[in-house]
Amino acid sequence: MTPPPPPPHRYPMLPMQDAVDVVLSRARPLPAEEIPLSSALGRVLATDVVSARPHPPFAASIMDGYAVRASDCPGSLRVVGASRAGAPMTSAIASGACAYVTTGAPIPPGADAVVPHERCEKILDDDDDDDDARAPARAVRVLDAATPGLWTRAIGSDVPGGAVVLERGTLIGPHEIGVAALAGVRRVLYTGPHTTATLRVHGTPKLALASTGDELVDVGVASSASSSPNEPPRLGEIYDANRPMLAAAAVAAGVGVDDVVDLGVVRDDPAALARCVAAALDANADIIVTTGGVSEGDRDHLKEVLSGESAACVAAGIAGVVRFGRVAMKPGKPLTFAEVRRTRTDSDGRDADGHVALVFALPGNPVSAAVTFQLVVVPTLRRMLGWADPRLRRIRCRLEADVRLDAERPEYHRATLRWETPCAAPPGSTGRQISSRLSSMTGADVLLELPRGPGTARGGSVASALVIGDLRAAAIQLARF
Ligand SMILES: Nc1nc2c(c(=O)[nH]1)N[C@H]1C(S)=C(S)[C@@H](COP(=O)(O)OP(=O)(O)OC[C@H]3O[C@@H](n4cnc5c(N)ncnc54)[C@H](O)[C@@H]3O)O[C@H]1N2
Ligand code: MOO
Repeated sequence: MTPPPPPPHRYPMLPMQDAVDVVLSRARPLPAEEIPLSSALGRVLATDVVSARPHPPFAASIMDGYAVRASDCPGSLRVVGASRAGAPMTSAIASGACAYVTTGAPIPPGADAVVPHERCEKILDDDDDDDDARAPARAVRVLDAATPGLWTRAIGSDVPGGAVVLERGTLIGPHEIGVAALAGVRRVLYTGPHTTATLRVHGTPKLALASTGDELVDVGVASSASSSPNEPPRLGEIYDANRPMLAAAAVAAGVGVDDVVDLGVVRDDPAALARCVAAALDANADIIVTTGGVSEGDRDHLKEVLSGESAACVAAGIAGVVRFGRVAMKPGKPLTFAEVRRTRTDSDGRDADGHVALVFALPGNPVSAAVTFQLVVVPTLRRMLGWADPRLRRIRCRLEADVRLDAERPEYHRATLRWETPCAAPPGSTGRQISSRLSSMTGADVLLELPRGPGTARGGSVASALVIGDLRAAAIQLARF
């Protein structure tokens, strides 16, 4: 006789794609703010940046040499002045004359071309000394014919005036900062007073972080049981890896260092957990990330606290709704997503501030916490930061060796990218994939998206993978050729 099927679980297992859709549907880009260029790295433009003026703003020389009238060349010309970068010559060049010019300097009026000094012969008087070959002469013989525009950059040839040089939604890196600076950034398209050298970008989220678990010891801090930070941990105690790891992951994803609110280690107690959520709301956190306490044990209280079902919620003044409580994924099955708010009311009985925080209650196993953070928290942060496409980037790669599939859940297998040709690069898999082995995350460039089993994904077959590492540091260097 086959045993009866287990009763349906309160939280059905959501496919991962649906879980990402749910969290993204609850997150909004944060309101725009104006910041100086110097702090724009990693932020996302809320408005287009329009060049305040053409670049170059004047016809400029591309070479050190002589500004000439093209119709005079070849021929002998009097040098009547000099136009240098930062010290332009404003008087006109007549026929038969030319001006010494340096790279980047404005072309004087009347001139329409530049001849590099290497293509000119100096005409020296008896009393001229010519120690410095680069110094201007009083007269030169231009050896070649010239055409108008030769060795010059026309006004606006790099950037026309009024052109959009950076589009809203652009992630700002060092080169975008350079482009914005060159454009003067004064004419940023927004309705408000113009401010020099500022950019209009989306705000950055505030993220509150807690590790939950009676067994946890804050690294460098005494556990509640131990008397001194210098004492060795007692039996059953575990160093808290998740909080330092996820604080760094949040900063790597674009949260400001000062916008990570450390809620510490919280005990497996509904009242303590509810107070922790209340503290995060009072700190105005947009996102609350916890780890641990979301599975099936008798000390796993987070789901009841986040759904507002625990009596402790009334005392702490919080209410919440759990949007999903399990996801069909390995590792990370108990991943829980909720929205919480304060239940304080004003004198009219309305919600005091209406602030709602998104809560990601990640599983406690460090790998499960790390993988779920990448898969759902990172896209949420990107959406709040204003990314045009907040989802993780997906690539195709070829499996180096057979991988056994999990019979129950699609698996996110941590892997290192390497180039296909023989090279001394690390192997594809980061090794044993159990969710407590955090070393399987170190050096991982991608999460291979392996389907649910049965069976095996064959070595040599193509698999999709989500990028979680910095590919600039990946072992995908081609041999020099
Ligand atoms: N009967 C069932 N038991 C479990 C199930 C299930 O479906 N039925 N799911 C398993 C899965 S999958 C996972 S993942 C874990 C997740 O459990 P929790 O989220 O409740 O996490 P904890 O029990 O609190 O901790 C799990 C593990 O990780 C260690 N841990 C926790 N926090 C940290 C930290 N900050 N730093 C380092 N290590 C940490 C903790 O000591 C445990 O070893 O549940 C399974 N159980
Ligand atoms: O899903 Mo749990 O994260 O297997 O270890």
